[in-house]
Amino acid sequence: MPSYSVAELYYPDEPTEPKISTSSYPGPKAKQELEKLSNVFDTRAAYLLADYYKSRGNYIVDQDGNVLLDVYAQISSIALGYNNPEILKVAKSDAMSVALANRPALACFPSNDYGQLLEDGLLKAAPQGQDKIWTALSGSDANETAFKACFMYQAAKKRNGRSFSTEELESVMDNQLPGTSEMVICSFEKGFHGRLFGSLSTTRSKPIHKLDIPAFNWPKAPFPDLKYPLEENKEANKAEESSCIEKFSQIVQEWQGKIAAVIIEPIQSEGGDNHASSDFFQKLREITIENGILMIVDEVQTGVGATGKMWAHEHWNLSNPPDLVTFSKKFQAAGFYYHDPKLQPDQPFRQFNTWCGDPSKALIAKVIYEEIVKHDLVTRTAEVGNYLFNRLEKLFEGKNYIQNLRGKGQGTYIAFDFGTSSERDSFLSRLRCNGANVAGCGDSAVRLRPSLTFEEKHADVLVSIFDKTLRQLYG
Ligand SMILES: O=C(O)CCC(=O)C(=O)O
Ligand SMILES: NCCCC(=O)O
Repeated sequence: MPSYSVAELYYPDEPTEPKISTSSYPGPKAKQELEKLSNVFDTRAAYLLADYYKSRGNYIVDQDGNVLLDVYAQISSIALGYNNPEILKVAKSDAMSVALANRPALACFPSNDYGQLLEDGLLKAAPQGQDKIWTALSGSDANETAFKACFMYQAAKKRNGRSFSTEELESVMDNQLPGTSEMVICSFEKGFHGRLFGSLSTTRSKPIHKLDIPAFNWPKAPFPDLKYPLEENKEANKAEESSCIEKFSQIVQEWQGKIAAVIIEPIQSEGGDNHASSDFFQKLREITIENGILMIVDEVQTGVGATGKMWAHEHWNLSNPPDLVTFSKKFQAAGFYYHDPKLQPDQPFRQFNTWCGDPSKALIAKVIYEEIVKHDLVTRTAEVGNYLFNRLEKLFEGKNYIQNLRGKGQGTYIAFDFGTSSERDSFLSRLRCNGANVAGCGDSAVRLRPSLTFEEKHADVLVSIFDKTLRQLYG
């Protein structure tokens, strides 16, 4: 690993510690502005009011001039820190001006440099075994376009070369079979795959996301509920994973060839940072292959380095790569990777919308990837993650109100639980008062999602804020 500090190289003026100068949080100016904004925009989920001009590297600055160490990074979406000089450089380039001023309808009028842009950027970053890409607009859109690719693939396989029948062409206009499909996507309990209609049907993390929205009657398989520490619970966890695999096999039998694809996150993120072993994923992959079910790995949150691999599923050593891998967040661009040409529908305009991606985002993704490679940021994240995990393990020793520290060997993708959601939420809001922006997931988990420029010195600051906050709350 290079010995220099990437954070110092990018951000010579990055703050060295948080600074909270308001007596309550959010401070008075932020509160006032949020109130104004709330007249026209729903601000009820707002934790702070940011000043993105002043934010630098791993530190986010707010409206009152408070400076917080940001370990949430826009819901895990800032790869290289705030105001990264290399991203700013491309942001000010001619290529970016042209991309922004002339946003193309990519499928109909791709630019003469889109192919090269993909080759040099997003495709260079492709997971092992994938060499094709479809670009989309968001994580939900990435997953939904992946679903459509799977449904069309399975239908084409059944048609076996025949063209659409009159009955199919007519029935589909009434949303009826056989023109529509009775095939389904199987997802996993506590999984999160987005909030659009199709993706929301596969999201199973919290009722609040789903209430009042029509949904497909698609199957849900159990995801392992592992016990920690892993070393002390090997047998129980093995039994838990076997039972989940057994139940998944039963679901496959019950649905009798109707499952077009499964979608699964390498680490269930929104749903609580729930992990499973490589063995579990390998077995799942075998069952999908045996049953002609496509496997979509949702790397929207886990992808792009945070787990100490470029793609989290590369920890599993699968002998057959997933059929599709979806991405978004840290790449700013969204879409899915694949390798089987049959996942491209048999006719144009079937997988389509006006934009089909965005060259401006592909330009940013290319820079992000180049910087990751140039500074070996994935290896660095693996090592910083180990350092942070060890420090947290020591800090939490004897503190029974914190459980299930997890994410060892998974870069900075670390999480732990409190006994209740209200204890967790008190911890998070007190952390902000103490200068760290950290978030929860699942019922009562705290998840860490720093950028890839988070280093040992940032980990030290975070651990000392955790220490201070826990003392304030628990004595
Ligand atoms: O909180 C997360 O992990 C996912 C964020 C997101 O995409 C959502 O809540 O819609
Ligand atoms: N899953 C939506 C984001 C939740 C949060 O930041 O609290």
